[in-house]
This record gives sequence, C-alpha cells and structure tokens, in this order.
Amino acid sequence: MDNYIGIMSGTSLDGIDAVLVETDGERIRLLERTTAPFEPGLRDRLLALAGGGAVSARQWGELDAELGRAYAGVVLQLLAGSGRQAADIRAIGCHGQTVWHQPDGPLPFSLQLGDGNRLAAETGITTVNDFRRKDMALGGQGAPLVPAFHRQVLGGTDRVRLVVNIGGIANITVLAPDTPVLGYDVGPGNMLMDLWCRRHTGQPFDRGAALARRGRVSPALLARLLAEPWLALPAPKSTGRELFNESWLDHRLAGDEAVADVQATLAEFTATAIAREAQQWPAGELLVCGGGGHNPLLLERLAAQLPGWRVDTTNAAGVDMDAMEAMAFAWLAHQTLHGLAGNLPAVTGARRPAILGAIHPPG
Ligand SMILES: Nc1ncnc2c1ncn2[C@@H]1O[C@H](COP(=O)(O)OP(=O)(O)OP(=O)(O)O)[C@@H](O)[C@H]1O
Ligand SMILES: CC(=O)N[C@H]1[C@@H]2OC[C@@H](O2)[C@@H](O)[C@@H]1O[C@H](C)C(=O)O
Repeated sequence: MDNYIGIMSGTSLDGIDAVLVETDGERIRLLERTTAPFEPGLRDRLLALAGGGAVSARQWGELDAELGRAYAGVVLQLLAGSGRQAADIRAIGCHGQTVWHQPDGPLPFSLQLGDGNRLAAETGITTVNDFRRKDMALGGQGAPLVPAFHRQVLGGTDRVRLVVNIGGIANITVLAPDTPVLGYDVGPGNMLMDLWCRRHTGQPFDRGAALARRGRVSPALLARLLAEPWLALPAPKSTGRELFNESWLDHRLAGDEAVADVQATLAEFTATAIAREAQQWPAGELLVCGGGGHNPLLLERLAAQLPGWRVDTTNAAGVDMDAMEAMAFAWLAHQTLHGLAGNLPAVTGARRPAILGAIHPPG
C-alpha cells in the first residue's frame, strides 16, 4: 500500500478538500482529511471566469498559478497534520478547479485550473492532474469520473445500489448485480440552492435547510424547472455552471415568489431530479455523498419520493461522504501511475478505456 493525496475543489466553489489515503488500487483507507475555504477574492475571480466573463490571458494565467499555490498550501497543511513528509507520498491526484466544461459540440473541452507544475515543485511530490481531457479526446464527456471509484469502494452488492454525489452538480452511479456500471450527471445539486441563499441572505448555503423549511414548494415553479430538456437527455451526459446558473434560474422565476418558497422549490427540484433517476430501478439503496448529504431536507425528500428504498449517506456504508471525491482523485492518480485506465467508456461515452491525466514530476 502506498500513500496518495487527493485534492478536490468542486463546482460549489466552496473551497478545497484534501485527503491522505493508503491504497494499492484494490483497497483504500482514509488516513487524514482537511478542508480549506477559498480566500473570498479568489472565489470571486473563479466565479467570474466560470460565469463566462471575459478575462485576459494574463488574468487566466495568474489564476492558474494562484490556485496551484493554494493547493500546495493545503497539501503542506495536510502533511503537517499527519506527521508525514513529502517523501512518504507516492503522488498527488489533483482535480483542479473546473472553470469551463463543454462536453458536446464541434470542439469539446473541459478546463480545470491549478498549475500542476507549481503544485509538484512547491510540495516536492509527483502530481497528476488534467484528468478529463484524454477521455474527451476519445469522444467522451470527460465526466463523471467517480463512478469507477464508487464501484471500487461500494460495488459488489446483491441489490441495486445508487451512489449519488450531491455537490454543486449532482451525479449518480448505478451499481447493480450483473450489470455494467452506469453513471451520469443528473442536474443541479446544491448550486441553485446556494446561489439563491447567497443572493437573499448573504450566507453561502442554506445550512440545515432552515430557509427552505420556512417556505412552501411552488408547483408551478417546480414544473418549469423540471421542464428543462437537458434533464430528459439520455446518458452519457454531464453538465455544469455553463447551463445551470443564475440566468437559467431567473428565466424560470415569475418574479413574485417568496424567497423561502423559491428555496423550498429548489430543494424539491434537486431531490425530484435524483428520485426520477432512481425510480427507473427496482427499489434498493440510495447512498448520498458530497455536501448535499448534510442537507436534512434533501435526504427527507428523497426518502419520501422513494418508498421501499433505503436512503442514507455513504457514511453508513463505511465511506466518508465528505472525503469521497478527493479520495477518488487520489485513487485515479494511483491508476495513472500504474498505467491503468481511469475512465469507464460505458459512463463517459469514450471510445475506449484510457490512462488519464498529466504527470508532473517534482524534480
Ligand atoms: N449543513 C449543511 N446544510 C445544508 N447544505 C450543506 C451543509 N453542508 C454542506 N452543504 C452543501 O454542500 C455544498 C458543498 O458540497 P461539496 O463540497 O460536495 O461541493 P463540491 O465539492 O463543490 O461538489 P462537486 O464537485 O461535486 O460539484 C455547500 O455549498 C452546501 O450547498
Ligand atoms: C466538469 C466537472 O468538473 N464536473 C464535476 C461536477 O461536479 C459533480 C459532477 O459535475 C461531476 O460530473 C464532476 O465531478 C466529479 C468529481 C466526477 O467527475 O465524477
């Protein structure tokens, strides 16, 4: 077993999650976890870029360097907390910060910032990043990539087990007996709820669903949200802020809804979009990971819409829901360094399995 570090900063733009794990590719054990919020200025600049705002090549390059430095700081913090040295770590797997994801059309690409050269140089640890573009070069969506890891840590059950990551975007992995793994993005996870809450309360998210619980679901608004054609597209599919953003939401509001009612409706929308996917399968287990696992209303609404299902978080199955994605990128770095494929063509739609990522040696 070797030590790997995984770093994830996701579409919620809430900050950086990092884990230290021990893995041989088959087994994986979480040793240490840390999380660091983005410094507010950095978050705002990333949000502007991810919103499609015009930035110069200079600003773009500076953000790439700044993020690389921020990731290195988190790695050093993780190492200090664990009592380990750089030499004890085989590699870092760093997802990077998605600032644009365009999986379809004539020139598909997915851009994650956070300079891997800087990360390797500042930590002294081999760094693997840029995990998505090989899959896209092979005709795939480049996302989601976690289903292979979900299979590794939660596969092999004798009934249907759905693993649902509720981050900024929600994505689902279907693990069913004698069935190849399926996985795809479902739609918004916390992203719309977060932006509505921030706009009206100044808080980054609706902690404990307190605001949503004060409101009532608006059936008319819910119907307009659920009418989004992307939701009905068949897999393979992936999405992001490019579609589900502030203007997408504003176009669907009548304008006279109460703030709390919109919050309640957005939570119901997220739960309903996920439940509809689950309803295509015989009742089994639905295990939630990602920050949405901390939202009690989402879990309640999923359970209410899925009678006969066991709805819980992945913690109940022994995998820390807050560490799942970062662990997946530690594991993907292991795959890359061992010349093993990281993607699942049945999930991403790529022509073949491929070794993912760019390797930055520290020397
Ligand atoms: N106590 C809580 N109550 C309600 N929501 C919560 C709570 N804790 C976290 N969240 C939600 O989880 C979000 C963060 O989720 P997470 O860290 O999984 O996002 P991410 O890493 O950006 O995800 P992804 O890459 O999958 O899009 C917060 O923005 C918030 O919406
Ligand atoms: C392009 C991009 O960053 N996509 C993220 C996002 O966040 C959740 C969902 O959308 C998923 O497709 C993906 O992240 C996870 C880690 C994945 O690739 O599996």
